[in-house]
Amino acid sequence: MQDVNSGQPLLEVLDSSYGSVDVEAAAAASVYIRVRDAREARTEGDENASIIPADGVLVQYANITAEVMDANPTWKVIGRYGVGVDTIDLAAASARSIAVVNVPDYCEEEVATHAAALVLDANRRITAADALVRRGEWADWAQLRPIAPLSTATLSLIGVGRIGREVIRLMRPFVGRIIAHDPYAGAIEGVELVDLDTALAEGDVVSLHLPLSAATHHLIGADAIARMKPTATLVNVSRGGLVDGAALAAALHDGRLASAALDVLETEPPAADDPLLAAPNTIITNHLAWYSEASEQRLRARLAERCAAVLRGRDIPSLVNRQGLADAAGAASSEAGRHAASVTTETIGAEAPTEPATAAVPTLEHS
Ligand SMILES: NC(=O)c1ccc[n+]([C@@H]2O[C@H](COP(=O)([O-])OP(=O)(O)OC[C@H]3O[C@@H](n4cnc5c(N)ncnc54)[C@H](O)[C@@H]3O)[C@@H](O)[C@H]2O)c1
Ligand SMILES: O=C(O)[C@H](O)COP(=O)(O)O
Repeated sequence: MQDVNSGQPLLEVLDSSYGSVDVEAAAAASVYIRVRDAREARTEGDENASIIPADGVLVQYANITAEVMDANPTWKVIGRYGVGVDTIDLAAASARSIAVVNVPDYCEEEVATHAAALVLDANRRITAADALVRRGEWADWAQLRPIAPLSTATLSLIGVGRIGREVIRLMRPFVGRIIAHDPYAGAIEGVELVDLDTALAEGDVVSLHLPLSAATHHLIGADAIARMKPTATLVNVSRGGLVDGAALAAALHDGRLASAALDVLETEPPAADDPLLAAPNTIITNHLAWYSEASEQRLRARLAERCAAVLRGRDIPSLVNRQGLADAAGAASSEAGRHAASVTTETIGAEAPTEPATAAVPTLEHS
């Protein structure tokens, strides 16, 4: 069986949407990739690959829990097609010495442009005006009021990492003032860093650009919404779980919040009775912000390349659970002397690293 893939790492894709064109990425990374659902080998000459246990998995939306990991004891790497790793149990992966890899550097421009487009749409009422026209209500401007000039508005960002900073760059010419809340961010020119209360209370537009985690789940709930201006717009292109959708819908219905522009929802796709679908002054797009043909290509290529590198024992910048793996390796070596920590740092392809590859990473043996 080992001859079938000539000792090359074998990664399998759980979500089928990316499988069909991963052949190129696989070839470039010298790795075999198969789509599990189809039980189909995707690389020429790899007809029997579906019977070989995979060295790792590539996932988009699938939840990778401890149970899923235990059912796949050959996995050494979990690759997430995207930035957010909220669908993966990182602690469970580290405890099992499974590396978790994401692609934090594939769609900053696309997501920031999408956020900016939502801000402009909500302000200029583009989607709402389009609906009026199609309903034959051409002259019914009253339904679109009030519209304030953006140049007098305060844009408030919660989270200013890669995407938040790109939003700042794009939106600076449009707005009067930019404030931001991010407990881990350093100074940003022209941006006032503020506490969460101020970010909520002073934003005419409050835009979310932080990860979903246990700590940030429902960060924007009834309490937070009550602290926002009733004239404000909430923009969320990050993760649906950051916002309590029922509380948001209620505030929009009651006029306690003016509008919302959302690319992400708590449940995707939404149920037919999701209250946000019927909420007034609400724009919803279908988790599209990340997408362009170019970003999709970057995503596929970089994930395959990085997972293959990890399986070959190399360090990469986007190793999400670096510290967890080092801790697990340290604990194991002090107990049984089985795992020695070592560091091998290699630049992956021609990309500039987006994070410093600093801490020691355990060597990941490929069997
Ligand atoms: N809609 C989409 O298609 C799409 C695409 C890409 C990314 N995303 C989402 O956007 C999020 C942000 O992406 P990014 O690339 O900017 O990530 P990033 O890691 O570069 O930045 C996240 C920022 O959030 C900050 N942060 C963490 N906890 C915080 C808290 N409690 N309050 C305020 N700030 C906090 C961090 O310090 C960091 O600066 C991702 O986690 C992902 O979920 C969505
Ligand atoms: O699969 C996705 O959700 C898109 O690629 C965006 O994911 P991300 O928000 O984690 O990048």
